Amino acid sequence: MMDTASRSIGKELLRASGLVRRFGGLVAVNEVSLNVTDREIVGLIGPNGAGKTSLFNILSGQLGPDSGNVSFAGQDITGASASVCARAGIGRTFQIVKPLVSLTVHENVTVGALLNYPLATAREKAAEIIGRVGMRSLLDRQAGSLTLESRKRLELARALSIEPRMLLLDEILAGLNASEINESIHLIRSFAHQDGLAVIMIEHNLHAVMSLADKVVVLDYGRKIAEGKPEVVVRDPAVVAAYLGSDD
Ligand SMILES: Nc1ncnc2c1ncn2[C@@H]1O[C@H](COP(=O)(O)OP(=O)(O)OP(=O)(O)O)[C@@H](O)[C@H]1O
Repeated sequence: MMDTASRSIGKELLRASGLVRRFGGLVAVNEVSLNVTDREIVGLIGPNGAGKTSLFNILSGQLGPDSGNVSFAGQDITGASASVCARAGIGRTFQIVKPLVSLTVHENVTVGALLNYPLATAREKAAEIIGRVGMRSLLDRQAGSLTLESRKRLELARALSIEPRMLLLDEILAGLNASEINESIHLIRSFAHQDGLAVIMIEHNLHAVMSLADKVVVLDYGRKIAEGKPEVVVRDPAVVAAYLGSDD
């Protein structure tokens, strides 16, 4: 596997500029700009309430921005719906894992694959993806009966099921043990390095961020306070101060 230094980062995929989102008097996302290329892994970090999930919600169409714009693969998707963003190639996981509990693992992933394929092909594609995330033995299990770790993998499989060009991963390592985290790190790396996807990951596990990310973006009170190589960003006095002033 190629290391980060020798890997050439690809073409620009996401260009978000000057994004603002207010909730009443609170500015949850404040003039945030972010560019991501294909094959790039971006770590999005910051204390609780910094605006990370709100930014994801804007990028994946769950939330419209009050101002600013988002272009993805050359298409203006500012304020577009979640289904338009999915069709454009933005797949995401949610922090609160919500599979369709009465459906099987296979059915849950097939639902996403139906975005691009008729049923028979969607079922085949879904089975492939389930194998990729290591859940082949759980194909016919009801989603409601899965452990937290398996639910998280299913969430990842659902995000992959739309065949995204960019994956937004919201704290997919939380609650996993050390070996599960290592497996997930390998998997995330393979999405970018083998499949050429762009990945933005919100992650509190700094070890994982440091080992995976090409670039780290730090939010604090809605603003981007730092951006750059992981080893430089974690030493940035503004970043250290933001974390010292928080519970994280
Ligand atoms: N729908 C909403 N209505 C009102 N306030 C909201 C809403 N969504 C988020 N907020 C507020 O916006 C701010 C940013 O929240 P957000 O969830 O984006 O932060 P975060 O960085 O993802 O936090 P965490 O790490 O705790 O998940 C917080 O103060 C939050 O309370």
